[in-house]
This record gives sequence, structure tokens and C-alpha cells, in this order.
Amino acid sequence: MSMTDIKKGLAGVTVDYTAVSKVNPETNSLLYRGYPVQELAATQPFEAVAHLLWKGELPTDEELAALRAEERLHRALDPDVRTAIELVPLDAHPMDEVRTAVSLLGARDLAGTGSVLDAGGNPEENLARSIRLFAALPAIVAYGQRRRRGQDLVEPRDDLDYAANFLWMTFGEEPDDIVVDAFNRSMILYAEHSFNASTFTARVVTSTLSDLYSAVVAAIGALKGPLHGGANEAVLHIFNEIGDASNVGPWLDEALASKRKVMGFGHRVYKRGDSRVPTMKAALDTLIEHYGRPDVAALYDALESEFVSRKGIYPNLDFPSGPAYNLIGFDTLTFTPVFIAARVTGWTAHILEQAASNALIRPLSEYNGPKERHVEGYVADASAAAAEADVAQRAEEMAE
Ligand SMILES: CC(=O)SCCNC(=O)CCNC(=O)[C@H](O)C(C)(C)COP(=O)(O)OP(=O)(O)OC[C@H]1O[C@@H](n2cnc3c(N)ncnc32)[C@H](O)[C@@H]1OP(=O)(O)O
Ligand SMILES: O=C([O-])CC(=O)C(=O)O
Repeated sequence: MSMTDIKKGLAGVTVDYTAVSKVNPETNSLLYRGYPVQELAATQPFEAVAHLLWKGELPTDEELAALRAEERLHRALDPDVRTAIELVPLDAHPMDEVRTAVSLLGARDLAGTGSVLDAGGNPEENLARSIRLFAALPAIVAYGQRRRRGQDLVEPRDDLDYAANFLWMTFGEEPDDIVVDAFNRSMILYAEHSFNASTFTARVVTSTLSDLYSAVVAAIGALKGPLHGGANEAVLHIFNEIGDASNVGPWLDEALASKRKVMGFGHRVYKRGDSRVPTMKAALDTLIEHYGRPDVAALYDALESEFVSRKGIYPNLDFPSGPAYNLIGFDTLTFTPVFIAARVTGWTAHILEQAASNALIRPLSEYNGPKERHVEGYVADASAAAAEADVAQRAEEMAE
């Protein structure tokens, strides 16, 4: 038996520095570039937080205006991307649709460049790519939902900021300020969370000096799973299954007896609650009030209190976000794509950081397969025999 200390799932392993955000489970806090996320959610438009994540500082008025102008330039759904989206079957998961759209954007943007991350040597170009992706994603997500509903594309509106325009392109209606505010807060809360699975995936891809789009496409794949971003969708399936607050007890009896995971609860880092939940729950409460849906509050509260008292496991951000997106009118399958549109800011900030201070990410593993064995009938030829002898001699030297 080996004495190697295996850190399954890299749990508890610190693999690098980051200046993008700090998750502190001890104080239940989350800082983006030093600012508490609650303060950002209460005061900033999502565009300003994107600027903060990429550049390390909140924007001045002029910088915000410039970012907004750039975002507006790249908001409309590109006709080729629309064609690519329409090639994706209507019953495919929308995460696959967004992944495909980003892949096409990357292939087109990098055509003729050798398709690498400029070996970390062109951060300005990669920042420009990040801004274009951030600007392009809402139209991709919005059109995906609309085509599944049999609705036409809605063109962006230049008089609306990012969050309001995202809702406009999704629903084709002027969004209410209360809804825009709750949605903007959710985007800020979803933007960044240190070395979570999708961000780490993006950093692994970046570490090979691959390109920014490949890193984002890989990150989308990691975000799709229900143990990570896919949990916001899964929360709504659970809400629908339970139906009413009065069913929570029996539903939980069965879920726990069958060892089922209750999505929207638990976290790899936070063990006493997720720092973002109070802010998102407050945003959900404003939506519950706005849409007159006390039944949602009753179900939320009943499931939270029953699960916490039985298991001592607390809700994560996906628990309030799922019902919030449902109330806003997003289809359940669109929730995780909305998460992509937010998290692309954090992913790209990490891609830029990894590229600027790169080391190939390549951990070790402990082999636990069959002992060395040999293919029947194999006879080493002279050169293979010499190479094997060479390897054996080096192994002996290293052992000395
Ligand atoms: C934005 C985000 O990505 S936030 C995370 C979103 N994901 C979810 O909501 C999915 C549900 N939650 C989970 O699966 C887990 O809590 C994770 C994967 C997020 C983190 O878990 P880990 O740190 O890997 O711990 P792990 O999954 O091993 O759980 C530890 C124990 O708590 C239990 N547990 C953890 N979360 C849950 C849950 N949601 N429901 C039921 N049991 C749970 C596990 O079954 C395990 O029990 P055991 O020790 O008896 O086997
Ligand atoms: O940090 C994690 O492991 C998951 C998470 O909450 C996030 O990515 O927002």
C-alpha cells in the first residue's frame, strides 16, 4: 500500500496565488479584488464589476462609459452565430448550444493567427476578446430561449444597460426596474469564485498556452454539471417535484432514504453557509413581493429549514438563484446559460492572470492498476531491448 497522500478532488489543496477574488469560509466572506461582493451587488452595475475583475479597479465614469460603448458594439447576435445556434437540435441542452456558439466565435476570431493564447504575450488582445465575449453572450442565451419557445430574435436596445438589455433581448418587453436590479445583483454574485471547477478548468487549458476561447469552451463544459453550475437548474426541478411547502417533509424523507443529493445545498469550501446567499435571498424576496408569490417563499423556507436541521448542510448560491430566475421568466434550462454570461467575466480574468504568470498545470497520480505484465508473444528487437536496458539502468541509478 502506497504512503502517498492522495487529495481526492484536490480538496484542501492550494495550487496557486490569485489576486482576482478571495473566498473566506472562516468569515463567510467573498472579496472581488478586495471589495466585499455584497457592497458591489448593492452599488454597481454588472459592467463595472466586469471591469473590476479584469483590470483590478472599479471604473471611473469615463472608463465605465467606454466599456459600455464597447459592449453595445458587440451585443447583436452575429448572423453566423445565429446559423450555428440553429444547427443545434431544439432538444439539445442549451449549455451545448452556448458552448457551440462560443466555439464558433473563437474559430472565426482566431482564424489565421495560429490559434494560441499569444503565449501570454498579448494581454490587450485577450482582454479585448474577453469584452467581446461578455458582450456577445446575452444575445446567444436570449435567442436560445426564444427559439425554443418558437419566438423570433429580439434586437438589442442601445438605450439600455447590460442587465436591462439582456432581459429585453430575452423577453422582448421593457423590464421593470425591480427585476433589472435583482437580475443585476445575481450576475454580480455569479461573476467570480476563485478556483471553482470551471475556472480551474479554464486555467488548466490556459496553462498549456492554448487560446482563450478553448479555455472558455472547456469551462462551459465544467459548469454544465449539476455538482457545479447545473445546480441552479436542478434546484427548480426539485421545487417542481415538491410542489408545495407542505410536501417538504415527506419529499425529504424519501430523498435522504435514497441517498439523493439535494441540489442547491452544500459547498466544497463553505461549510457554514455560502457568503452570497443572504444577498441573493434578499433579491429573491424583492421578486417574490413584486410577482406576488408567497408560495415560493414558503417552499424555500420550508426546504431550507428542514434540510439544515436534518443534515447541517446549508444552501449555496444556486438555491435562491433558481427560483429567482424562474420568477423573472427564464426557462429552467436557461438558468445555467445565464450563469455562463456572468461567470465569463471571472473565467477571463483568471485566464489573463494565468497567462501572465504561467506554469503548466500537471499534477501527479498514484497508479493503482494491474501490476506490470507483458503482451504474449512479444519479443523485443535489438533497439527496443537496448532502450529497455537503458531505462532499467537509469532506474537503478536513481534508486541509489
Ligand atoms: C455555484 C456552485 O457551483 S455551488 C455548488 C452547487 N452544487 C450543488 O448544489 C450540488 C449539491 N451539493 C453537492 O453535491 C456537494 O455539496 C458539493 C459537490 C457541492 C460539495 O461537496 P464536497 O465538498 O465534495 O463534499 P461531498 O459531496 O463529499 O459531501 C460531503 C457529505 O455531505 C453530503 N452532502 C453534501 N452535499 C449534499 C447535498 N446537497 N445533499 C445531500 N447530501 C449532501 C454528502 O453526501 C457527503 O455525505 P457522506 O459523508 O455521508 O458521504
Ligand atoms: O466555488 C465553488 O466550488 C463553486 C461555486 O460556488 C462557484 O463557482 O460559484
